[in-house]
Amino acid sequence: MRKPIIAGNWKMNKTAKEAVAFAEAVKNKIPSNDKVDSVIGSPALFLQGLTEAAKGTELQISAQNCYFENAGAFTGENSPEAIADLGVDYVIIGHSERRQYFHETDEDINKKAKAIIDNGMTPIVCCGETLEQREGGETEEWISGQISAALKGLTAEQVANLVLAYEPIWAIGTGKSSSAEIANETCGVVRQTVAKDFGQETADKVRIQYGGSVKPENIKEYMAEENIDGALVGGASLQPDSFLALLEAVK
Ligand SMILES: O=C[C@H](O)COP(=O)(O)O
Repeated sequence: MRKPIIAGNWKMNKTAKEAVAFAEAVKNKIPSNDKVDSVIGSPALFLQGLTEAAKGTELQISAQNCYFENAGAFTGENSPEAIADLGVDYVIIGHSERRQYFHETDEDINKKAKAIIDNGMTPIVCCGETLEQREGGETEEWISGQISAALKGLTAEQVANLVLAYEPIWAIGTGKSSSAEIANETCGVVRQTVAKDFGQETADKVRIQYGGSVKPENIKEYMAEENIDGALVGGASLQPDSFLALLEAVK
């Protein structure tokens, strides 16, 4: 049995004060970590405030990106070592917005995954296809290629302990969620890719999230599917009540 993991991805929203106010509002209402991992993915600016506010509670904190070197002349980047030092648990990498707007490549994502693990954090590795790719029948090959490239050179144990997120680009922020059936089928492609590259035992252990217009009203449909172990949620993670409702629905 894989433990559910619900991660909010705030993207580029909120101010430092709003971020801490959110953590204060939810931190004592988070279900036990025995039942569900409850994560907020924040802009780097608020990570310190959030880890301080969440200390000693069940709320876990994620960054939305990091660089793959720990230090050096990389103006404007954030070090995975420095992020880990704040007490951050996860880092989201390979989100389609990072790939599209900031030209993050499969190779970058692979290097970032290794750096995040080396610093004791857990990568949440995203993949997803465009509507054009889905309609062209390319989804399986594309998703499988993204996953193999992102995980290249990791050990089976490392892969078993990270988190994968399938987010069809056409369902992100559009209100147009993928059906639970399609989401499950494509999360199945992600799991089969892990099985092919790292063995069935690893594939049975790794947790796979679905993301794309997930809300408190539809999360149960996804969580009922065999290959879906959680959700990566944008819009519906921004308000405390909605975030808590997502957690309540799966605990
Ligand atoms: O990382 C989260 C996703 O991009 C989904 O965003 P959304 O829930 O606003 O569609």
